[in-house]
Amino acid sequence: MIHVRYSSSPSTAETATTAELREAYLIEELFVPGEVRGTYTHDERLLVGGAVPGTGQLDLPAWTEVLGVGSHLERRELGVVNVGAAGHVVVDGEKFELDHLDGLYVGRGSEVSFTGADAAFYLVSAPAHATYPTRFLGHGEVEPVALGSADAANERHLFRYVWGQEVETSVLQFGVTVIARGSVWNTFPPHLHERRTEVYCYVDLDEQDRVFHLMGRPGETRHLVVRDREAVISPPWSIHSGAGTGSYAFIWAMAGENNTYTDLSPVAVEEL
Ligand SMILES: O=C(O)C(=O)C[C@H](O)C(=O)CO
Repeated sequence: MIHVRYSSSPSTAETATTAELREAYLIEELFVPGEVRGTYTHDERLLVGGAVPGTGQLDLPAWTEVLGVGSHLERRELGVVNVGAAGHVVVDGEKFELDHLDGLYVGRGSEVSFTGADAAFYLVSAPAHATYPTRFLGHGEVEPVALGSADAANERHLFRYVWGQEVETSVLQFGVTVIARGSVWNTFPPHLHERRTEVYCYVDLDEQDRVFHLMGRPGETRHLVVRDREAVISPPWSIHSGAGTGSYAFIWAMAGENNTYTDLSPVAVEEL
C-alpha cells in the first residue's frame, strides 16, 4: 500500500487545523505485520516506508502506479534502518544481517527483500542519477557526534550513516540520533535547509510516551504529537525539532539539491 503527499506552502501550515496538519505532515501506520507500506512525498520525491516481514519474506514493491517503473530502484537509491529485532535484507542475492538500528545503503538498480520474525525495517528512497555500491552501516561501527548537554536537556548522539562523506550517494543522506537518558530535546536550537527536504521517524518510545515535534517557519511554529514509529515530513521551509516525554531515538533522512550535510542555516532561539 502506498500513499501520496503533495507539496505545501508554509502559509498552508499556518492556517491548518490540527487534523489538517497531521494529514499533511504526519505519517502513521507505516509498520504493519506482513506488509510493506510507503508514503511518497512530492517534496524532493522522497519515499519512506516500513517493511515488517513476520514469518514470511517481503519484496521491496515497485509501486509502479506512483514510481512509473517496473522495479523500485530502477531510478532510485535506498536507505534501510532496522527499528525492530535482528533480521535480514537481501540485495541481489547477498544477505545482510541488520540488528536494531543497523543501517544499509542500497545503490540504484538492485532488487531487495526482507526477512526476520521480529524485524521492522524503515525505508527511505530518493531519485538517483548514478549507481553506488551497497554498504552495511553497523550502528556500533559508526563514531557518533556528541551534541547538546544535560543542563540544556538536549544531550544526544548523532550517528551519521550516510552524510555526503565516506559512503557515496546521489542525493540521499540518513542517520540515527539517540537522545541521552534524562534529556528530552532533539535538534535544538533548530535549523533550516532550504535546499533539502527531511523526514524524521521517531522510534524506541514507550507506548505511553509522545514526542512534541515542532514544525513551520521559525516565527510561526506549530506542533505535531507523535507516537513510536511515526514519521514527519519536514519541507525545506520548516524547522524540525522536538521534545519527548520519555527516552527516544529518531531516524533522519534527507534529499535535495546536494548531499552536503553542513548546507544548513541555524535558527536562533530569538527567531522562534
Ligand atoms: O539532533 C539533531 O540535532 C539531529 O539529529 C539533526 C539532524 O541530523 C538534522 O536535522 C539534519 O539536518
